[in-house]
Amino acid sequence: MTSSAPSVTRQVPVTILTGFLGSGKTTLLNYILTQKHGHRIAVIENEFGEVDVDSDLVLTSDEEIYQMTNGCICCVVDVRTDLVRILQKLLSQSEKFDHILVETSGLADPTPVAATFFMDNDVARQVSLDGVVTLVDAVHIESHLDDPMLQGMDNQAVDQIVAADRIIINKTDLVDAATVAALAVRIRKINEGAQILRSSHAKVDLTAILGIGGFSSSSPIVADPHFLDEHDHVCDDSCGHDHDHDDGHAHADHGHMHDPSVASVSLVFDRPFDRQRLSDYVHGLVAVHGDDIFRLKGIIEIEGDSRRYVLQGVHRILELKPADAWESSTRTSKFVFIGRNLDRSELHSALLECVDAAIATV
Ligand SMILES: Nc1nc2c(ncn2[C@@H]2O[C@H](COP(=O)(O)OP(=O)(O)OP(=O)(O)O)[C@@H](O)[C@H]2O)c(=O)[nH]1
Repeated sequence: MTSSAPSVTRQVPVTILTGFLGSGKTTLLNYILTQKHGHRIAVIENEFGEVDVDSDLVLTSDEEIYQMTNGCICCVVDVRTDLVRILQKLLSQSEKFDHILVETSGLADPTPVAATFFMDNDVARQVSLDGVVTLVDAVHIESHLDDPMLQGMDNQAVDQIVAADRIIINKTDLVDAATVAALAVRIRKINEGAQILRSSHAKVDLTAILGIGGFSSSSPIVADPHFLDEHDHVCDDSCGHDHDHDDGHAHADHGHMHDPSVASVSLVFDRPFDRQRLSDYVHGLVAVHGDDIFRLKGIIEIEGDSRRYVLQGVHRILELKPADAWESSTRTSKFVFIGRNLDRSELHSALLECVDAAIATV
């Protein structure tokens, strides 16, 4: 009698990289992509706003990078279906890589993202969840953990810490040692099991976050009874469903309710900006509205400069600086604002004035 041995499928480890808006996920991703760690990594990125800025901020590399911008990964079903589709595509050419890294949007709850890997039997057989790595912004995390506006709604900053196998307290260069120590104590109370690392500019020991095999039955994410539940979310312009704002977004059975007051505004311009005027405007804006503007990102064409300018804002910390030269002749400036009380038309008109100034000075 002949017996054939069952074929053994190599399972590809997946790392979910999460963390609140602006905590340093893309910075860590870029660090990973430029280090010699022996892994060949395929990257899947998800962004909250409907205009893709993140892929412009990821350093070019040989790695496979897939972008999903059509909604929040943790909650819009279409996005999770999209993730499954991307995974299926990736796994059909799995000889090209040996690790998958999924960067979630800064408002995502990583638990339903992890659940997505089990939505499709074929995918579930071929991947294993290596771990959930959560970045924490040492300057701003406390204000999000203690956000008084949430009043009983889900706090994503807490969810992200709860779900983690590794927590990286990032931006330690911006706070003193006592603040980091106190933060570590607070985080330990939220998540008793995760290893806590510290970093400046997300420079961490990569062996501590990749290939950790953190996903087991004792993993915090599996312990969540709502692991496979449908998930509710914060709506923005990119959502593909009807918005009934009277219901408070409480349409998930298990009572998840995200903060409906947080939204995103994405704006695109096809004319160059006056650098000084733009800089003055955005600095003035965050000086006044920095509590409400959680995140501001932009890729911008500046009049008379062949380089792309990158705008990075996290509350009141703001940076506008030149990057590499534009690759294509079609230059488009893109801005994404994420936060509360954002007035699209006001932001649009104010930015247009910075454009018009440039045109006027030509
Ligand atoms: N000073 C300092 N700045 C940092 C550090 N890490 C990241 N930054 C800056 O913080 C800003 C946000 O960093 P990102 O890596 O884009 O954050 P993110 O989590 O990917 O942001 P979202 O995708 O919008 O949620 C950028 O301007 C970074 O350069 C750090 O350790 N120290």
